[in-house]
Amino acid sequence: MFRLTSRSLLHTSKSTTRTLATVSSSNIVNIVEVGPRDGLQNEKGSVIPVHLKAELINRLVQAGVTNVEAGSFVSPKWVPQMAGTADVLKQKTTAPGVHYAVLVPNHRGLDDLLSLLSSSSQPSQSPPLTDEISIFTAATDAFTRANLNCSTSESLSRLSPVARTALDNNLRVRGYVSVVIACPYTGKVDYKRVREVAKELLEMGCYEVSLGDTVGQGTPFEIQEMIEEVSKDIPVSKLAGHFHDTYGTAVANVLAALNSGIRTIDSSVGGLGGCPYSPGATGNVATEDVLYALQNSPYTVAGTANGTIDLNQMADIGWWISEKLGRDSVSRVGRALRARRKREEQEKEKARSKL
Ligand SMILES: CC(C)(COP(=O)([O-])OP(=O)([O-])OC[C@H]1O[C@@H](n2cnc3c(N)ncnc32)[C@H](O)[C@@H]1OP(=O)([O-])[O-])[C@@H](O)C(=O)NCCC(=O)NCCSC(=O)C[C@@](C)(O)CC(=O)[O-]
Repeated sequence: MFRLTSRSLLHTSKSTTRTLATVSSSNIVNIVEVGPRDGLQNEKGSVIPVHLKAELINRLVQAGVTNVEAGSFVSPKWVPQMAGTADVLKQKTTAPGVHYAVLVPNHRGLDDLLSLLSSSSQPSQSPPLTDEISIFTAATDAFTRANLNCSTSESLSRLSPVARTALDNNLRVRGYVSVVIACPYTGKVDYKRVREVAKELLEMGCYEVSLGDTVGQGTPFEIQEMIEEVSKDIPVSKLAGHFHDTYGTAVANVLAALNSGIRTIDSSVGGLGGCPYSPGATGNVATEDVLYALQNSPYTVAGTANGTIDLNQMADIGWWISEKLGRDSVSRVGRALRARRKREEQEKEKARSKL
């Protein structure tokens, strides 16, 4: 069950945070920023221009992000917003030490990626455009059919040679299991099935498997129960949490996952996204909201902006991309920071006018 342990998040000062972080690397939290892929793939309307996607990725990396999903090599008939990912990979700046993962659904996607990598003329010392793919399936056949047009076991049989070829070509492979709590087509999910599917992904060579509450329906208690079941067979260090925020529980679910020992969290700047095959699902937990929730806690978020990811920069990026998409940031923290800044500016203006 979900419980805050003696490592309680609430009563720890900032200096304690630093001490704990240096003493134990187990309090380091890794963020996988999925906004440019999971976020943008669900945008309705006209296809987002390549230069904007590349700029989003560059801004995220400047804010300290070291793991970013840059796009996907999927059928453009299925997910039109991800068309042009090859150009995004070429246009973005490729920073050393940053993993720019690409989602692939089948061998065709990987083959396209490999031919891009072999044809792109990079100076010999510079890092490759990407060193990582993500492969994905789900805990229910119904969801896998909607997402990949086959059953879960068929998807695993198709993904196994994809993982093999990727590893042979020096690409890291990350796995996803969708609908780990509830499926939009069949309801409550059997956590044992989540465990079996995650195990198969690890056995085919994934270095980590991300557990997706795709519908965003899970509660912290359910998340903890699900992780308990999955980690009966799988070291928790091989698992990541991926929580959509449909019912407003995503930040609480992140804390529940951390409490269960997970140390990698997927999140999306500005809370971008949803899922094309989960009607009504909102975006992932906003990266800004995770960063805020982990301030003054025993955890330190890894990143390259003074050793972490810069909360204010992320909030600004959340607003920047949301406004480019014609709307407001849905990150609660992004909104609060903007309101505070506005208030401070108004107060300064008032003080100036009194002089
Ligand atoms: C897997 C398929 C292609 C099967 O779809 P299919 O229709 O069964 O495939 P097909 O082999 O019959 O091919 C159909 C057409 O797609 C082409 N095609 C085939 N493969 C590719 C490819 N890789 N790249 C580009 N084109 C491709 C292929 O060439 C053909 O073109 P046509 O002859 O009709 O002109 C399709 O179902 C697909 O693309 N699915 C991807 C769906 C997707 O991207 N979903 C979102 C990502 S998953 C997610 O968001 C969840 C996650 C990860 O975030 C975690 C969570 O929240 O739970």
